Amino acid sequence: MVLLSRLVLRKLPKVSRYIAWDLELKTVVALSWAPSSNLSTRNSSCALPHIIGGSPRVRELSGAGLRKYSSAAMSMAVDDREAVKQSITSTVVEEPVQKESTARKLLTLVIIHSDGKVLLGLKKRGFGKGYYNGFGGKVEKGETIDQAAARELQEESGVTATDMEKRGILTFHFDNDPLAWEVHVYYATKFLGEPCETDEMAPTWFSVADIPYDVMWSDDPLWYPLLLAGQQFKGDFCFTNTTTLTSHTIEVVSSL
Ligand SMILES: Nc1nc2c([nH]c(=O)n2[C@H]2C[C@H](O)[C@@H](COP(=O)(O)OP(=O)(O)OP(=O)(O)O)O2)c(=O)[nH]1
Repeated sequence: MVLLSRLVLRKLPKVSRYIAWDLELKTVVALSWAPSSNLSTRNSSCALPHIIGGSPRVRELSGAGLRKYSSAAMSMAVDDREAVKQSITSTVVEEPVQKESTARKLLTLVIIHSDGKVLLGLKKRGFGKGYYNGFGGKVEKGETIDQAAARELQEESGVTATDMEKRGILTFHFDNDPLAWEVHVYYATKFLGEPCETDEMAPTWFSVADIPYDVMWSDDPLWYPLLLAGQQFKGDFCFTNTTTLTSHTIEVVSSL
């Protein structure tokens, strides 16, 4: 049963996973009972439930949809479950499940960690001015995300990383921007050149214990420890008024 549910789970799109997940708890529910108004309209808005997250996902269903879901599952005879599993699989293939919006801006962020210290730049202008941050910016037309990360690091800090690897993908939702910002986070320990001040950033080395979180984006303390511990992660963050973090989910992943 558990094995089968995992197989089904892997084949389902995110929205449907809410339903498949409970197969492991030995309850079954048909896809058509999912509260589509709750699950299907997610885009860059943060008033809607988050899909990424490690804790029991079924808890994120709410209201009438959840009540309908629970009572239907409880009253179902064990013998009927096989038929319902079939119905889930075929319904998923045939029904048009609305997908989350894929419209997003792509950005990069590179953090250098060397000899127990982290290189951060004080942003001198534009978005995030006054915050310490890694080095990065928007991916430009015609370049890959990796190329953009290397270019932005060079332009903003004067150094070239030689062992850069992607460690995280963070998605930011701002209440004043219909597009999500997808920031690809890179980690490096080796580099060529010496950090120097540029028009955009003033670089400084901080020991890990002294990372100045009070003058950084408020999501940073949530994922820097994962980054510095060598983990890969995905996060989803909602902001109002540009800088007020209102909700988030974050999870460690085995691949990006
Ligand atoms: N640490 C951290 N970095 C963030 C957050 N949100 C966010 O956009 N960033 C990063 C991603 C980018 O590296 C940078 C924003 O890019 P940018 O506006 O400086 O891009 P850019 O250099 O291409 O822009 P421009 O000055 O040329 O207009 O900030 C956050 O919450 N935490």
